[in-house]
Amino acid sequence: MVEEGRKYVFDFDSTLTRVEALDVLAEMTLRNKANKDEVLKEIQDITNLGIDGDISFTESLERRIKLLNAHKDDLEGLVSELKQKISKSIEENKEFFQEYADDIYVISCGFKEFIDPIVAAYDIPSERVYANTFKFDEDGNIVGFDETNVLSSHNGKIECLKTLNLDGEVQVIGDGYSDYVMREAGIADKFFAYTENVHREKATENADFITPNLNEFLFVNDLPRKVSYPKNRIKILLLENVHPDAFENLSEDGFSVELVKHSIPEEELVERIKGVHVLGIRSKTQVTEKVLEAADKLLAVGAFCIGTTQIALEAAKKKGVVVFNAPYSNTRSVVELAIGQIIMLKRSIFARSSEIHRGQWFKTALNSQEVRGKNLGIVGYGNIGKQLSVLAEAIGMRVYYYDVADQLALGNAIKCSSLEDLLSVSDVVTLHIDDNKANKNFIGEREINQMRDGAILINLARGFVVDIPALANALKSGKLGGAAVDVYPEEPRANGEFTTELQGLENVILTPHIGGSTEEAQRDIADFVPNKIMDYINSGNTVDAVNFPNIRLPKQNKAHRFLHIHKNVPGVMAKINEVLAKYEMNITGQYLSTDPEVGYVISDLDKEYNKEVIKALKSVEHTIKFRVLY
Ligand SMILES: NC(=O)C1=CN([C@@H]2O[C@H](COP(=O)(O)OP(=O)(O)OC[C@H]3O[C@@H](n4cnc5c(N)ncnc54)[C@H](O)[C@@H]3O)[C@@H](O)[C@H]2O)C=CC1
Ligand SMILES: O=C(O)C(=O)COP(=O)(O)O
Repeated sequence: MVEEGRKYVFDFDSTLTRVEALDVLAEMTLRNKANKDEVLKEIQDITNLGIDGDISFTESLERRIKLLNAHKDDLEGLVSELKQKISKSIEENKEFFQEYADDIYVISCGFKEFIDPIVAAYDIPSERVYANTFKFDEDGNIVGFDETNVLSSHNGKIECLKTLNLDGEVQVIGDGYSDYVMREAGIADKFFAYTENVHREKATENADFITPNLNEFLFVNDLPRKVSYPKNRIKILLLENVHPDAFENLSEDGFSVELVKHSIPEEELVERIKGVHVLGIRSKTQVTEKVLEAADKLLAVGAFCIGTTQIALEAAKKKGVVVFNAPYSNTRSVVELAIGQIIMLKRSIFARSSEIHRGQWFKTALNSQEVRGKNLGIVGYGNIGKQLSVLAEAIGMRVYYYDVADQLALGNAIKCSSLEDLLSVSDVVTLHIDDNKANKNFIGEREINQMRDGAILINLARGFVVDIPALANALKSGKLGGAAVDVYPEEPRANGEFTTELQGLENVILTPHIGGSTEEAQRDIADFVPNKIMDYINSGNTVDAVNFPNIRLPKQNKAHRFLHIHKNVPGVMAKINEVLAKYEMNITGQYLSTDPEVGYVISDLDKEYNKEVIKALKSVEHTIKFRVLY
């Protein structure tokens, strides 16, 4: 509960607004000056020195005002600029300022001339704004400030707050050390370092709380706020060196994101997953049942790749953990690599290149053929297989394909009714089947023997799909004329040493699982997957989830949204609606999607509600997860 008589003292510059007002004023007054950038830099440096307490505040103010060269008439423009620069979460929570107007004070070393009109819109009257005032000459030029005002002197905020003699607990919210000093002097009870706009070490290291936005401050104090759960409390752990854009996208939306360069083994992940709301991985990290068991807060897993069998999908679903992937972003990269490898292998380019690296010139047409007119056998005619089909035809190959699913042929590709048919007709066999564990040793000795003599095998799918010793034997014996392998049954967790039986064999291209590792693909994934995650966390959408009933929700419009995930057994919906009816909730929209195991129901409600309803919904039998968005 909110403590009776608590007072909130806000700083203005870089707290209520995103900027330092005098810097904005300088931008305006120096607009047409040749040395503008130099002067601006000087002003900003002086501002920071003052805020961090490295020079006296009076000195900082005097020096800046001199450099500003401002006029009374500039103030109107400054106020309109500042109105556009209110901190995002302050703007979002106007209602808090209105509701608690009597308990809110502004103590700033800025100037009342521009603070008063800005904070008036937040119901803070001029008499509760404590700030400096300008001195003008008879022509209206700003020539100084009222030196008798305590706020123009070093640590003036201490004196100012002391004089106010406020009752009850006093909380100070500000970005600077000069705000902290009120707490240090014992006049304020708590100092919240406000880091939404600027992170000042000297303020944060002394703070009782660091608050990245007003939502967090309101949450900590259990005050009315725009969001039910501040996003900075949502922890996202991104493993396996996902593209930095993912970090940017998610951090920008307000989440707390941690980036780890490598994959983490199960035992360690079991520890690291605690408290994590969203886990981001690539193909390496195993999200096992044991990991999910330890995941006390997990809402979603983002696979920043195509494959998802590294995740215990069913177990995740049963825990209400939604899994997303990026099914298309890296497909073109794999296709281009496959085309390149086919050409390189058919021309024995790697052998010729290695000779020259060793200092040998060996010009020959031996084992060097065009790809035009050759038969390409594509196994797995999905997103990658189909694109490869089109590109391979464009360079003159005859395409054959085999797929367990009924796939329509693109272009002139010819469908094979069995794997054997495909293997017996192909000069090059390329594997693009999915990462289903049932595909283990899909190509072994028997299948290799069904291939043409001297044929080439390419594996860009999954390492376990090919029996490596059988492939190595076939390459050594000359049964196969070459191979390109990008994926291995055992791959290291991080860059470093690696051995495989295929090392040192003639006409074999070995790459470290980089089929999808292009800048374009990784950047696209870093956009695609975070968008899915944000859409789920922020709105409840599960469109394109790989393990969960898909639901596309309308935009939440001034409604409270209840998200309820439950075991799909008869009667749960009736119980949920019974609870909603009991608490007289007015449902403006309700959406349900189910699969045989889980049901996902979203209810939009149009008014304030008794918080007890949350407890009641959470205790509906068979509830897996419950979340409120408002
Ligand atoms: N090397 C790398 O960096 C990358 C590897 N991949 C891997 O490439 C593979 C293919 O990816 P997509 O084309 O996006 O998958 P997809 O799911 O669109 O297509 C796979 C196709 O294989 C078929 N299939 C599955 N098992 C089969 C079998 N035993 N015999 C014949 N057909 C079978 C499926 O019916 C489906 O049509 C996946 O294993 C994926 O993990 C994907 C991206 C990058
Ligand atoms: O997309 C896939 O399935 C891949 O194999 C690529 O995985 P990666 O992101 O390179 O670990």
